[in-house]
Amino acid sequence: MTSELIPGPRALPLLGFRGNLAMFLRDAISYLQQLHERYGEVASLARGTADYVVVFSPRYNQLVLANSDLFRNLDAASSPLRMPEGSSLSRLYAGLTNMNGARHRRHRKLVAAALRRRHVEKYATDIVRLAEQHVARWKVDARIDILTEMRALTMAIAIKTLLGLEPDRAGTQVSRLLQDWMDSVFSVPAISFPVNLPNFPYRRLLELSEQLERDVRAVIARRRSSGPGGTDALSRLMHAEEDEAPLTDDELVGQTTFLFMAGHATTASSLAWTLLLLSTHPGILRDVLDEVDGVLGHGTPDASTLPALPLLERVIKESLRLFPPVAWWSKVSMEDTELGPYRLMQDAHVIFSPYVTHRRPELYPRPNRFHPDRWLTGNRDPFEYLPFSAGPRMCLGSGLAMMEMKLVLAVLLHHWRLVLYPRLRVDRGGLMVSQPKHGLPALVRSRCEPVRAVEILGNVRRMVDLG
Ligand code: HEM
Repeated sequence: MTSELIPGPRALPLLGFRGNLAMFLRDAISYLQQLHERYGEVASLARGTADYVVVFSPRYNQLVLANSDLFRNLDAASSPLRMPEGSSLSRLYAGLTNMNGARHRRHRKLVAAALRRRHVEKYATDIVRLAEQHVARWKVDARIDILTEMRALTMAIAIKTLLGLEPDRAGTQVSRLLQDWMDSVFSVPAISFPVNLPNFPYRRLLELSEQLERDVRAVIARRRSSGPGGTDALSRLMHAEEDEAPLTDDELVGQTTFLFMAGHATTASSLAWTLLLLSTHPGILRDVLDEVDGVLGHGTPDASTLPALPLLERVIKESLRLFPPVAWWSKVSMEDTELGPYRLMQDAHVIFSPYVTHRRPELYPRPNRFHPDRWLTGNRDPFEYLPFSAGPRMCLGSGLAMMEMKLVLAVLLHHWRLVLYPRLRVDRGGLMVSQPKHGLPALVRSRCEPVRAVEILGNVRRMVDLG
């Protein structure tokens, strides 16, 4: 067995590797970039330890991601969040991404069946209807925050396509609860102080979990009573068999909640980053507008329109390269093993970073340049372009997310110009899903408004060349 020492920075005095971990969590992107620049393809968060190891190159990504039996996802047992057995919290948390082994394989087959391309394409009409309703509420010269608007829209789309509810009616209560639950489940206080006493954030999380579970179960019961034939993802999941026993209601609670979480914040963040990139690249925005207006004329898009929008597709791919919403993700080694020349112990956390891999200059020349036309040629190796991860655990919603983003952007750009505030400060934020830290304030202008360059400040300037 090989055993080279994994390179990395010194552990902080007194705090050990936990000090480095805290620095990583404070600004993961900057910390990962520095590790990559200093140490190359693989680094430890703290030299001399292998509790947290980061991989950056396609070949190491492949070693980790292609072997999902050895490098597993965090599950209830390995999660930093305390989950009382038999609690609502533990049932809500039991989504596909938090499962491993045979249980994961069974659930993945069923979720994949519910998200098949031919099913997902049927959502185009609802997505366009909801996007048109959403942008119809805007008024000329209104001030909006693009990130907030995109979150509200992707939430409405998730409520309709995943749960089969109308967002303005039956879906209002459940969407509010889901949002509160998501904010609470990823909050540092709830994770760090799991104290079940009044006024503690953890108690609030447990209570929210009970309310949310009640509501999700009510939605499941309503879907069951309306019989097979529903086209939303929950109905399809409920009736999916694929040579496997169908999911029980307890199992559906976890999968429904996870699909909802997986689908909406990521897509909203990517839409916001894409609109920022277009606003700061007027030449590309003009070409996209020509393409969209030329194809749509006075009409609306649908699934069959999408192949006629190749530049918009390249713009989204390039945006997912520069700003992958999931900038990093981690796996846990199941047993003592080797990673290239390095030795890893059981339970080591192995982090991979689409953000850093996507900026390796030998893969993407002038990596910080927003250059959609780099996607004119050829397909990429899955381990060098991985906004949706890669291998047997790759995201099952990539097709839905790509379709949704194209349709939403086509509708929005066809109706309005969103003009960012001049000299706006944009910093990166978000722990699990990267997003503009303070949102993206903008003015709504008529679609006839000429496209002009805007100047942007903030640390986003280190993430993309803005001239
Ligand atoms: C831009 C939007 C999205 C991005 C960037 C994204 C990214 C990811 C990533 C990085 C993972 C982790 C994979 C791993 O464990 O290695 C994942 C998992 C997953 N995503 Fe997405 N996702 C997006 C949208 C969606 C949507 C719309 C859905 C469906 C509603 C979805 C469903 C899933 C599922 C089911 C998994 C779990 C796969 C498994 O563990 O087997 N995602 N996604």
